[in-house]
Order: sequence, then structure tokens, then C-alpha cells
Amino acid sequence: MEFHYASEFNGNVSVSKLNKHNECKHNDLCKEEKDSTAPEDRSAVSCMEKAYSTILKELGEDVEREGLLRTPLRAAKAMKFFTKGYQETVQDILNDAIFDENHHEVVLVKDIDLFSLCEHHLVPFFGKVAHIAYLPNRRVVGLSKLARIVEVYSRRFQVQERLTKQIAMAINEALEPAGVAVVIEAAHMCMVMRGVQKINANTVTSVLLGTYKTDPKLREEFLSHIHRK
Ligand SMILES: Nc1nc2c(ncn2[C@@H]2O[C@H](COP(=O)(O)OP(=O)(O)OP(=O)(O)O)[C@@H](O)[C@H]2O)c(=O)[nH]1
Ligand SMILES: [Zn+2]
Repeated sequence: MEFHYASEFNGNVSVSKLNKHNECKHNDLCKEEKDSTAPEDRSAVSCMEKAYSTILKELGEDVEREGLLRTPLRAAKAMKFFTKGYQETVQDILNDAIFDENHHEVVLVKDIDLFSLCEHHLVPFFGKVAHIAYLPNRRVVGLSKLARIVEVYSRRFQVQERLTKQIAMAINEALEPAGVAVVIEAAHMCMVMRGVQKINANTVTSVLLGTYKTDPKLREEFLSHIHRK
């Protein structure tokens, strides 16, 4: 007989003991009970589950108490999701999404949400890729793929500068455009929740490639887009 626990209604924690999964009426809460982990990831998730259990114990927690019973497994799966970019490549994403188009003016996408993990402290940094711009040289890409490139590199352990560069380089290599510009604005929880504890600090990084780097007029035009909020 399998048991699991469901909780949280209207902010109050209530614990109910349920029989089998198919008897459970709280579908949303129980989705996580179904093992959606890919078979090749199961052993990694299982090792991480043990590691999270150790961390909780070392922090003085009782891993047998109801609220924590499945926490190591949930945390392992969450970490797997936060770092899913390691299993993706830009090539896979851009497959079939690049096409010829006689458009030589700027293509600019703004405000793509971004969630990443700081490689120094393993805590989140998040914000937006405020601007991705490129000047096509015959080839353009499906717009959603720019956001998917952001996902590939942000869903890893990162520093903001490298993330900015990887996004710009990926577009540069895939499209061979005349120029690429990427600007990221993000808040680092390692600077907010710990350490220096500056809650309003935002970090801006940019990478300019090709004509955006060499042509002052184009750079000026790009900057005017940035300032036109
Ligand atoms: N350049 C850069 N630094 C980052 C990024 N994320 C975190 N950091 C910094 O990495 C540095 C790590 O410095 P350490 O002195 O080794 O670590 P620490 O003692 O925890 O530093 P404090 O945060 O100052 O307490 C800190 O200054 C962080 O703010 C990032 O994306 N880019
Ligand atoms: Zn950090």
C-alpha cells in the first residue's frame, strides 16, 4: 500500500493521508507523484535526492517529518529542471528554423524573461534579456528560437557575462549576420539574500559583435532602441 501526503489549501497547511495515486482527488498536487523523470536521468535524480536529504539533515532538519518526506526528491527534480540547458543544444533548437529572407534591417526582440543559477553560490539570478538584436545577412530565424537560445544557456550554472556572450555567439554562428547585440539585466540573489544584501542592485551586461561593434552609427541606433523603453 502506497501513501502520500497532500497539503496547502488557502495558505493553511493541512495534511491528509491518501491511499493510492488513483484514489487521489487533488490532481494538481499529485502531478509530481507521477514520475516524469526520463529513464536516463533517474539514477542522477536518485543520487541528488540522497544528497539533498543529507543537506537537510546537516542543517538540523528532521527528514522524516511529513512536510519534508518528499522534499529531497522534489528538490532533485527542480534542480534538474533549473539546469535543463545542459541537455539541450542550439543546433537542435535551430534545426529547420533558419530561412532566407531579403531583410537587411535590424531584428530586435525585447524583454525575454531569464532565470539562471549563479555558479558561485548556486542561487538564482533572474531578470530579462532586455534586447537581442541582429542585422540579417539574408538568413533569419524564427523569433521564438531567440528565446529558446536564451533558455539553453540560462538553464545552467552561469555568470552573467558568459551567458550574454554565449547567446550573442550562438546567434552569430547560426545566422552569420552583419551584427549582433545582446543586453541582459538581472538581479543576483547572492547579492540580495546573502553577502552584501543590496536588494535594488541590478547588473547590466552587453555584448556587441560585427558591425554593432565597428560601426558607431549602428551602435548609436542600437542604443537609441535601448533608451526607447
Ligand atoms: N562577474 C560576476 N560576478 C558574479 C556573478 N554572480 C555572482 N558573482 C560574484 O562572484 C563573487 C564571488 O566572490 P567570493 O569572494 O569568492 O564569494 P563571497 O565571499 O561569497 O562573496 P560575497 O558575495 O561578496 O560575500 C561575488 O562577488 C559575487 O557577487 C556574475 O554573474 N558575474
Ligand atoms: Zn552568486
